[in-house]
Amino acid sequence: MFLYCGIACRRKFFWCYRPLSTYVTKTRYLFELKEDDDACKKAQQTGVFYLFHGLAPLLQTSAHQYLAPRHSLLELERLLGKFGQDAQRIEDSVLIGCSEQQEAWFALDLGLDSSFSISASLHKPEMETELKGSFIELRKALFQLNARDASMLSTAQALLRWHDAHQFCSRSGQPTKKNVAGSKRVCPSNNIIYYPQMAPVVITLVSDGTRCLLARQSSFPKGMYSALAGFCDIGESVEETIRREVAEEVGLEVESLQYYASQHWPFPSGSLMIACHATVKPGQTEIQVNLRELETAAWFSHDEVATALKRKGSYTQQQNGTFPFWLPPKLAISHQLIKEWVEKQTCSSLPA
Ligand SMILES: NC(=O)C1=CN([C@@H]2O[C@H](COP(=O)(O)OP(=O)(O)OC[C@H]3O[C@@H](n4cnc5c(N)ncnc54)[C@H](O)[C@@H]3O)[C@@H](O)[C@H]2O)C=CC1
Ligand SMILES: [Mg+2]
Repeated sequence: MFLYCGIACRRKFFWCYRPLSTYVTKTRYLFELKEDDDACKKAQQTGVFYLFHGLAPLLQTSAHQYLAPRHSLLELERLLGKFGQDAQRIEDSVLIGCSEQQEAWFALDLGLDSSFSISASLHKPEMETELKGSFIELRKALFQLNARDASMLSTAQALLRWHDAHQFCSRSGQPTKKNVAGSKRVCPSNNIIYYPQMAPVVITLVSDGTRCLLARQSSFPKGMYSALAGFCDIGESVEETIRREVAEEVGLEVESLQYYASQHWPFPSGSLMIACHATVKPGQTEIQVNLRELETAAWFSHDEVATALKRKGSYTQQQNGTFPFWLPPKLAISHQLIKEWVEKQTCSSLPA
């Protein structure tokens, strides 16, 4: 593709242009689709659609995994026609990405109330039969999806949920209007622009040098422990949230912290998980669990955590009445954070 970047570099007496990489071309294309309604409408003609119903994605089962089927605009129009729905409903769809070949990906919820249709939710079982799949709650399906589908469906669900919850301007009370891509909504009466939001959440793995601290909320599946998590309060930096959450939940003071990685997380309604390692002073490790937030918290050795990382989620009660200790699945950033800690500990204990 003969696309050249706008920033030219001057060498001796002539201008030379650097061809744009596939990645840059793709991001520029997505940017254009968000800014230009006509370009985005055109992209729908050759794009594909992922379908949802009441925020549950349409999935098909294949060898213990879920797959997210894709539909063309033509197939979608045919489906809506068959169920007596207005094809204008497609205007509710949101842009969620594109391939390297610039095939645009959209998501559409057929079950949420729409200005173009009010009875779509009545057809759910018939639609499932027609589409040869089921609309399955994302919470149940997330860990049986491949990483690409999991990430895309999480983004799609968060965006669809945001649009559903921002149908009206909070100042004028008038209906807001989304742009074609769904990257914003505007109130026609006062031109206030609303952009999709997500909540920043810190997730911290606290260590005392040899052990790490893991906790459970009563809502977690039996036996599962995770790192400490908490929403950022308004006005806080990430560092301040980590110090406050660790103090609030387990009564310890953080000595040092180090950023690890981040992840978009679709629950409860679209969060940016910011994962960090933190340490406490070796002598100051007595946990005081805040029982309003946590069921329990404890220090775990390297070997206990390394064994638990290999264990798949299990709800089977053991003979002594307890449940096996296990950790969140690979897809969750908490798993990756804990795994990195185990690997670092293993390296530091190897003889030099
Ligand atoms: N991806 C991952 O690996 C993990 C993700 N998480 C996510 O982190 C999130 C936060 O962890 P928690 O310990 O529950 O947080 P938390 O310790 O801040 O407690 C939750 C409470 O914070 C308050 N809160 C403040 N701002 C909020 C907002 N924007 N949305 C909802 N509640 C808000 C509510 O009162 C809520 O009950 C969880 O919802 C969970 O989905 C948690 C562990 C692992
Ligand atoms: Mg918490």
